[in-house]
Amino acid sequence: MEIINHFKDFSNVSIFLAYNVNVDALKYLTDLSDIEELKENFSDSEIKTKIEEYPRTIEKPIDFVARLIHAMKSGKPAEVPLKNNLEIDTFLNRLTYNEERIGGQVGIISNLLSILNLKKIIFYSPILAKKQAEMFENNENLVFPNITNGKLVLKKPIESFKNDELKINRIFEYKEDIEFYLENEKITTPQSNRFIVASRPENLRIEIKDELKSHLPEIGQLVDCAIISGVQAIKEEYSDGKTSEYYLNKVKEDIKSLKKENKDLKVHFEFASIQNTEMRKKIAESILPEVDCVGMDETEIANIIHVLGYEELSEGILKHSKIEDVLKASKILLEKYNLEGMQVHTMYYIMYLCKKGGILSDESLEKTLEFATVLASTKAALGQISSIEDLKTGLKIPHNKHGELLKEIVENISKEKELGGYKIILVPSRIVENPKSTVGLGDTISAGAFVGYVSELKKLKNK
Ligand SMILES: Nc1ncnc2c1ncn2[C@@H]1O[C@H](COP(=O)(O)OP(=O)(O)O)[C@@H](O)[C@H]1O
Ligand SMILES: O=P(O)(O)OC[C@H]1O[C@](O)(CO)[C@@H](O)[C@@H]1O
Ligand SMILES: [Mg+2]
Repeated sequence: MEIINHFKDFSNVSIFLAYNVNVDALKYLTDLSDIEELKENFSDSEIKTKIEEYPRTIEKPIDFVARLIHAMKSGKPAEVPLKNNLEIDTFLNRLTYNEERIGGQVGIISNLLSILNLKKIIFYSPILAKKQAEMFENNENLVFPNITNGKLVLKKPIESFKNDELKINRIFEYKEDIEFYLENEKITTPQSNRFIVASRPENLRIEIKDELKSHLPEIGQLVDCAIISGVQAIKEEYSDGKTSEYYLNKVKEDIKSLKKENKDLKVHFEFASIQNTEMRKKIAESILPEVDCVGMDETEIANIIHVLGYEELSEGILKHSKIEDVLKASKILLEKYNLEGMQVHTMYYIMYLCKKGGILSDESLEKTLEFATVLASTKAALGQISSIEDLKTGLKIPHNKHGELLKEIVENISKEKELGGYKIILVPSRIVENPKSTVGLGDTISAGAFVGYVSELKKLKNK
């Protein structure tokens, strides 16, 4: 029970979140018939060839089926951008979806933190359609920045929406142990996970609109921390000639502006799946040096390390999931970008790597990760967290059976010379065997761990 009470520390924390909110349309794939329905219009050999081609955008139904099956075979999380056209739009629209939820790191984290009673959550999205606005918690602590007569006015989302385009992502949630054949190859999904078809509307630009931009230092003074996410939607080029450099520069400027009048403001960057390898590299190289903490899943850390030239290490992580390799990769990023903390979440653990000398104790850091695992197991079991009471469900789920071994491994690695200057904190995950859904569990973990981190720093400062 004690760990649940960590949420009380959050009531002293205010946060700014930007840039991505959308609606997630979820389709649950639970058995063979669900898979058959999706692949019925294609021959197995056609699907196999397409899997080998490995399309990095979804332009045709076959691209979708191939990438979905590829993802299901590995059981790993994946997100692939959609390139709209009549054929693929018709195909995806014809499918039936089981439920709609708020999505995007900003959407998911805003609602979670509102329930966890943060002092103030100021969230920003360049688009806010009515339907999205209505999906936010209607609480006093959750507000959107509006500009009225040149002044910053914080209003509830339902008082802030505009006539914006609605962004809908399709999420395919598959269960563990679904068995099917592709020609004579038997595929069994190794675990439940999600495959995301991410919409990329041409008019959605990842930026803070000009009239608000000049108020960012003011917003920075109102908060203790910020989470930046959604930059995975930046395209290399737009029809009006603007480029990824233009938008990445804007994001950098925004982070600097937030920190301008509040040097203590901590910024966390939540990574996501980025198919375009050039873009992945550009995003890592332009954003990571600007932030304090980073959160990512195991596949994402492998993929970043790959574009930074560590192919072998990357392939090792993807194939064997060895914690030693994840630590090596974390250390590379921590050093290269001078980060205060790297947080990696995998199916089996959540781990921080920080430089030694930080003011937080191991116990304090461990508490923040422990709380994050309870948030994740609660959301996995229930699909969403609607009240503090719900956390009791997550707390009942034990640490996974590899937990003790993982802790031992980390204890031993910590003693090695190369990691002498670092603090490694690992908490085993509480795996829900038959999760209601998995999308947004990482966002939930990162938000819980980062806000926990900031609340612990704040407690020490106020002592
Ligand atoms: N069944 C489950 N029970 C508990 N935790 C889970 C389960 N499945 C996944 N998780 C946690 O959620 C994380 C998913 O993170 P990530 O891939 O970043 O998801 P997203 O980007 O959708 O939020 C995993 O690394 C793991 O820690
Ligand atoms: O890349 P996008 O379109 O911002 O979408 C991010 C996706 O990741 C999630 O935020 C989960 O991490 C989904 O809710 C959402 O569909
Ligand atoms: Mg994630």
